Amino acid sequence: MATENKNLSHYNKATIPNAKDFRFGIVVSEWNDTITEGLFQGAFDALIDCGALKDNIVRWNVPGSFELIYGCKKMQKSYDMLDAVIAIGSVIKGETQHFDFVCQGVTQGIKDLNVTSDIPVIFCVLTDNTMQQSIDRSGGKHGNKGTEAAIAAIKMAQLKKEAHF
Ligand SMILES: Nc1c(NC[C@H](O)[C@H](O)[C@H](O)CO)[nH]c(=O)[nH]c1=O
Ligand SMILES: CC(=O)[C@@H](O)COP(=O)(O)O
Repeated sequence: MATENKNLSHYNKATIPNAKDFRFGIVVSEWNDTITEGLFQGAFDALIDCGALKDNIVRWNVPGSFELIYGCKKMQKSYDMLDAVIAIGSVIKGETQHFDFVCQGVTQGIKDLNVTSDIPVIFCVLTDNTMQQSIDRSGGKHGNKGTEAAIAAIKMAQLKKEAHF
C-alpha cells in the first residue's frame, strides 16, 4: 500500500505494548534538518505517548544519512542495554546518481546492523524525489514517518524481550 493511501501517524494504542520499561536510541542525520527534526519529533512524541520515559531515550546526530550506519553501530555498542535504535534521515534526489548510492548504501548498512547485532535498528529514512514529498511524510498530509518508526521500535523491543534466542 503506497503511503498516500495510509496515514503514517495513525496508530491504535490498544495494539501497542507499553514502552515504559524500554530504552531507545535515536540517531538523526543533519542533512535536510528541517525534515529530520520533524521526523525526530514525531518519533519522540509517539514513544512518550506510548509510555516511554524521556530519560530512556538517547539521541545522537550524524552529518548525513550515510553516516547513520556508523552512528547506529556505535550506539548499539555504546549502550548494550538499548531495546531498539531508530535511524532518522532524509535523502532527496538531486541532479546525479548520488541519491541512488546513498539510498542503497544506507539501506544495506542498516539491514546489516539488524543482522549482526541483537539490537533492532528501525529504518526511518525518507528517500524522496522532491522536498514536498519529504514535507508530506514528516508531519504533513501523509503523516509522520517518525511516528511510524517509533511504533515499529516499540513492537520490535517487545519481540526482542519475548524472544529467547
Ligand atoms: N544528498 C544527501 C546526503 N548526502 C550526504 C551523504 O549522506 C554523506 O553524508 C556524504 O556522502 C559523506 O559521507 N545525505 C542525506 O542525508 N540526504 C541527502 O539528500
Ligand atoms: C542524495 C544526494 O546526495 C543528492 O541530493 C546530491 O545532489 P546532486 O546529485 O545534485 O549532487
